[in-house]
Amino acid sequence: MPAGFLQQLKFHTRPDCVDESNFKRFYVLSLVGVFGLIVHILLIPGFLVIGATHMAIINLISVPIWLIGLLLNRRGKHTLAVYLFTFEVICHSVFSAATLGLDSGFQFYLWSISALIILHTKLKPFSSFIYSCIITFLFASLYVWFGQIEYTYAYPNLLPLIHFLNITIANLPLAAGLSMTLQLTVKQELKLRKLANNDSLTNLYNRRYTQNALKQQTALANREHSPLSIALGDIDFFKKVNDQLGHDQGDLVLIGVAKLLKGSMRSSDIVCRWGGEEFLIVMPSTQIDSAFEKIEKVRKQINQTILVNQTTNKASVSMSFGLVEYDCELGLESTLKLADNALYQSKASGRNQTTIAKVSNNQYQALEPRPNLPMHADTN
Ligand SMILES: Nc1nc2c(ncn2[C@@H]2O[C@H](COP(=O)(O)OP(=O)(O)OP(=O)(O)O)[C@@H](O)[C@H]2O)c(=O)[nH]1
Repeated sequence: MPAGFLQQLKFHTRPDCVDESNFKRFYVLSLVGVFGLIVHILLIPGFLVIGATHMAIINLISVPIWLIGLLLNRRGKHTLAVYLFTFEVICHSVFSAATLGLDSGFQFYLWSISALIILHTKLKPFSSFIYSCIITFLFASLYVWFGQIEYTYAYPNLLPLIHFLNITIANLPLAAGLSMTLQLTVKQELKLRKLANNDSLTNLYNRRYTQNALKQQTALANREHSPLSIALGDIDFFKKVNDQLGHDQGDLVLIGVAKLLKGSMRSSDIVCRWGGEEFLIVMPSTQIDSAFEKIEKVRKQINQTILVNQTTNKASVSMSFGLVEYDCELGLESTLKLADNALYQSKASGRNQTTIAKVSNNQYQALEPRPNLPMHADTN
């Protein structure tokens, strides 16, 4: 066989015409195709040895059919490949049952092909169900039509072994296909969950997820009387970053800030992109004093490490925070409003600082006030 032709059958690399989302389908079908091809080639001498020349000839015809199926799969025509494999397996099973009898066990390949049709997600679920039912009906019918056929070829003592091998070999692709489909389903579910819960730019939790998580955390804090601190942070003069350095540079700043925030918090804390350049950090079982220490630490770190113009190293990013400890008597909405007000206080007092909202008397106290350090993005 020419090397170029064999090259075409490579099933572990994705050809350009098969897009990323179809890779798993392509891979499973390639495995089934290569497996079917090898089995058919190996069976040719086997049939000749037992004297079933007609089956050897059928296998010789089957080999190019499996090769064509593999090539169709490689060209992105997955459904056509499934139909071709199915057609071949049906013909093969019927011929074997009619001539060798059911004791040879070739009819069990119908089970594999029936599962392959069900698992082939390119087919409409109802169609694949109907096709699978037809194949199952055909499998059962073989026992009615050919149940009396006796094996009349050489080595009848090997019949139990052939039966055993056929059941085993026929079920291997079935098990592999099911396991791969399960993996794919779990992966897709995780991907969908991530898409629904995470912000695509920063990979932090999004507002929708955090709103639900906040409800759970506040319920837990109410029940267990445990402290719950919430910080609302906002990048200072972020509009300037976008205006002077461009939106892409602004996005890089957001990603950098998100990374630092996430890296500085405990795994039990929830770090969320609350809005454009606003971040919300939920710290369960954390008293306001230690929350303040943590937020101040990361605020300083952001100010020292995130530079808006990496080439000139001239301008640093600063953030302002409003910090509040959840009060069950106040409720979640008012607590968040307090965090927002405390953030506003930080901005009004010169930015680059953290303000704690004193919940008891609705007074805001700016701790560790900082001098006004407006950010001037340097575009030179
Ligand atoms: N690059 C980028 N910019 C964003 C994104 N989301 C929001 N912004 C920008 O963030 C800026 C927010 O600006 P403002 O709300 O005026 O606040 P600011 O300039 O940070 O000023 P202060 O908050 O008062 O310090 C706007 O220019 C938005 O376009 C985003 O995903 N990427």
